[in-house]
Amino acid sequence: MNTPIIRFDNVVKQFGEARVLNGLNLAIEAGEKVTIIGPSGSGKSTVLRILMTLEPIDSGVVYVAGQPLWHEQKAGALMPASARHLHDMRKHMGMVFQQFNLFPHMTVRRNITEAPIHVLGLSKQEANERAEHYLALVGLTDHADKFPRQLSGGQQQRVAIARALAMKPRIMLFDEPTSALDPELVGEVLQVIQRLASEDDLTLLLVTHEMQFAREISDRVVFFDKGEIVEEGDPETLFTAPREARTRAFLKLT
Ligand SMILES: Nc1ncnc2c1ncn2[C@@H]1O[C@H](COP(=O)(O)OP(=O)(O)OP(=O)(O)O)[C@@H](O)[C@H]1O
Repeated sequence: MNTPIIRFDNVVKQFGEARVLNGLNLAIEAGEKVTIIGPSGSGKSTVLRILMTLEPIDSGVVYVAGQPLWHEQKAGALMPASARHLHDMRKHMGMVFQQFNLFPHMTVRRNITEAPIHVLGLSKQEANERAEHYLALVGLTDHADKFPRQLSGGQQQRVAIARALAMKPRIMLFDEPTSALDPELVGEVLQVIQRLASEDDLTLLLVTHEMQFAREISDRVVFFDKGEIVEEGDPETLFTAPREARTRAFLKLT
């Protein structure tokens, strides 16, 4: 087996007394498309936020692209990571949130070019070309000069996807990307994610309540409950013939 691109090794995360991740072990291969499903509050978003370095861990080790994320190797020991290390590691990943989180005072184009210019050091022209490319990919070429408030929720979320892709991450993290959208706008966002799922090299980790979609695009589905993996498997098996009673109850199969 190849070295996984993401690995959670016995990771514990607490918020005060609440243990949100209870010794999580999870490995994801490069190029794999994995969906996390589970009840509200089970720790799904926390997994993504830890990867994006938005939440620190309490114990265990997270590896991304073969390197510890929240630690650095120093003299053979794992020490807490420096801000510099976290900054460098973040470049492996792009994240799309439930609430699009676009910069409201910037045009669509600037939303997309800001990080490539300031984080990757691209020239304005290079960043603009990259923005054109990803705006075309999400079907919003004609909206580059608009501000987020002039777009629908679905269009804003597609800009957020283009913005994340413009950093050319190896891993895309989606945290319930359609939950905040009116039902008629869900399809256009799922269509874009589906297109990304057909890219062999891109690793995709998605938290969603869209079960049919998860079934269509995932190589593997992971069912989470109370900070632990209850069951995981290929989508066909997990959605039609899960082993565990808790999974069946969640999917209303019993
Ligand atoms: N910053 C925080 N401070 C305190 N508690 C938090 C914080 N973030 C999350 N939690 C708690 O941790 C638990 C797991 O949250 P998380 O958002 O990971 O769950 P989830 O499975 O993604 O749920 P949902 O489907 O509702 O988004 C919840 O009980 C939540 O209230």
